[in-house]
Amino acid sequence: MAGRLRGAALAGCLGLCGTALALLAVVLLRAYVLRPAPGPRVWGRRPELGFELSARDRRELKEALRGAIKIQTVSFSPDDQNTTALAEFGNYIKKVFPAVFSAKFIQHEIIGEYSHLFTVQGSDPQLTPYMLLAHMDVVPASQEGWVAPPFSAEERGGFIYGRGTMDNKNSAIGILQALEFLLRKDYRLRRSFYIGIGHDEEIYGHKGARKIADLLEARGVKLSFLLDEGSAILDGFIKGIKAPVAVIGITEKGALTVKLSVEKEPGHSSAPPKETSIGILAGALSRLEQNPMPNMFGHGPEIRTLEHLASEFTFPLNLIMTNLWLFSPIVSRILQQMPSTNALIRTTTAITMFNAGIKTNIIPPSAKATVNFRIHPSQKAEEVLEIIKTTIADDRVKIDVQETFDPNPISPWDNQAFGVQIFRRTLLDVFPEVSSVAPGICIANTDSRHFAKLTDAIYLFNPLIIKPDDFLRIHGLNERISVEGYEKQVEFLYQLIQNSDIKKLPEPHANSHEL
Ligand SMILES: CCCCCCCC/C=C\CCCCCCCC(=O)N[C@@H](CCC(N)=O)C(=O)O
Ligand SMILES: [Zn+2]
Ligand SMILES: [Zn+2]
Repeated sequence: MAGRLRGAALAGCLGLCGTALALLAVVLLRAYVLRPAPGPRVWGRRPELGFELSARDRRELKEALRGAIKIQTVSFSPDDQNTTALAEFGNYIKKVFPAVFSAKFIQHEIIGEYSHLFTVQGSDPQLTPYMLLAHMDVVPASQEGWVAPPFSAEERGGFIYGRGTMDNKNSAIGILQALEFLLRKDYRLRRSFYIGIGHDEEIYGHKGARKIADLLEARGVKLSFLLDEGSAILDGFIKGIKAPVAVIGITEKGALTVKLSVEKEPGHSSAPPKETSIGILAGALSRLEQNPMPNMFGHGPEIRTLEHLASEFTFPLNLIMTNLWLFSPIVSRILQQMPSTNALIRTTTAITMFNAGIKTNIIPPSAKATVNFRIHPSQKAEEVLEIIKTTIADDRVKIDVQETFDPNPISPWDNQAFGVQIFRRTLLDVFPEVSSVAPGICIANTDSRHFAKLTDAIYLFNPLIIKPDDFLRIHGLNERISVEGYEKQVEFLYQLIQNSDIKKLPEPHANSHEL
C-alpha cells in the first residue's frame, strides 16, 4: 500500500515537473524560434533628392519655426481663441514659404476662417493621395517656471524654447518647410497629397479639422493614409529597452469630459450643516481618484506594442514579452506604475478644474468640478459613464457630459499597409539608430479622428526622439525642441513625401534585416 502511494506521488511529481518543463520549452521556443517576422522589404529606389542643407538653409529652417512660435495662437476654450494671432499665422506662412504659395499645382484654401488646406497635385492621378495633418493653435502657458518666456522662441543650449515647439507648430511649419525645400529643388511630385493645418485642435477641432474633413468628403476624396501628431520615437519610456523605438499610433483613446456639481442652501458659516457642497463634491472626486477605471491590459493594441518590441528587451524581459499569454498579469502591474504607461492600459481619470466658495464666512451655495477621462480602446464612453455613476454613488452630485467621443478604430498594421511601409522606409533612411517600429496607442487626442470617413489608415506619429522628461513639457513648462531634432523632423517629412511617390510597395523579402 505504502509502495503504491509512493509510486503515485512520484508519478504526480513527474507529471508536474513534466508540465513545468513543457511550459519552459514552449516559452523558449516562442522566444527564440517562433518570433514573428518583422515583415521586411527590399526597396529598389532611394529618395531622389538627398537632404543636404547649406548654412543658409539651416538658418532659414530654424528661423521659420522660431517666428511661428512667437505668434501667440492660444486656444483657451471653444469660445476664446486669439483670432488676431490665428490670422497673423496665415500671413506668416505665406511670407515664409513663397515656393509653396506660388506653385501652380498647389491649391491653398482657408477653411473655417483660420485653418489651411493645401491640395498638392501630383503628376500621376492614378495614385491614391495621402494627407499630412498638423495644428497651429497651442494651449496657454503660465509666465512663471519657464527658463525663457513661452512665446520668446529663445534658443538656449541647442534648444528652441516655446509653447508649440513640440505640440504642434513643429509639424505645421515642418511640413511646409519640407515641401518648400523640395519645390526649390524642382522635385516633381507624382502622388497627390493634402496638407491640413487646423486652428482649434486644442479645443476639439470642430471649426478647423472637422470642416476640412467635411469638405474633402464632399469632394469624394479617399486617402491611402493620414499622418498626424500623437506618438514619437520613444527613448527611455520602457524599462528594459535601451535603444530608441518608433511607436506609431494606430488608434487614439476616446474622451469623456464631465462637469460635476453640487448645489446646497447657503448660510452663515458659524452654524454649518453637517456637509457642505464642497465636502460632498470632494468626496465624490476622491472616490473617482481612489477607484481607477479597470485595467484593460490585453484587450487593446498595447499588447501588440510589447509583442513588436519583444526582441528589444534585455534578458529576461525579452522572454516575458514574447510570452505575454503567460506573464501578462506581471507586465500589466509594471505598466501601471508610470503615468505614461498606465495611460496605455486603462481609461484614465483626471480632475482638471475645481471651483467653489465665495467668501470666508458663507456656506458655499455650489461646488463645481471638471473631470477628464481618456477612454481605453477596448471601452466605450457609455460604459465609462456607467462606472462613474456607480463610483460616485451620490444623487446629490449632478453629472453633466460636456464632450465625448469613443476611441478611434484600429488602423491596419501589416505588410500591405502602404502608410506603415512608407514610415518604416523613411525611418530607416533618416533615423538609422531606431531599431524597431511598433504599432501603439495615442494616449491623447488629435484632429485626425475627424477624418475617419476618408480613410481607415490613420497614423499618429511625430518624427522626434523624445524622453520621458520631454513628454512632461507638452502642455507643461519649458516645452522645447532641439534644433537638431527639428532638422531631423523636416528631413523625415522631406523623404516621406519622396518615398510616398512610389507606385506600388516592393515585395517583402524574407531574409532581409531591414525593420
Ligand atoms: C509603450 C510606450 C509608452 C507610451 C508612452 C507615451 C508617450 C507618448 C509620447 C508622445 C506623445 C505626444 C502626444 C502629443 C499629442 C498631444 C495632442 C493634444 O494635446 N491633444 C489635445 C486635444 C484636445 C482635444 N480635446 O481634442 C488633448 O489630447 O488634450
Ligand atoms: Zn497637439
Ligand atoms: Zn496639445
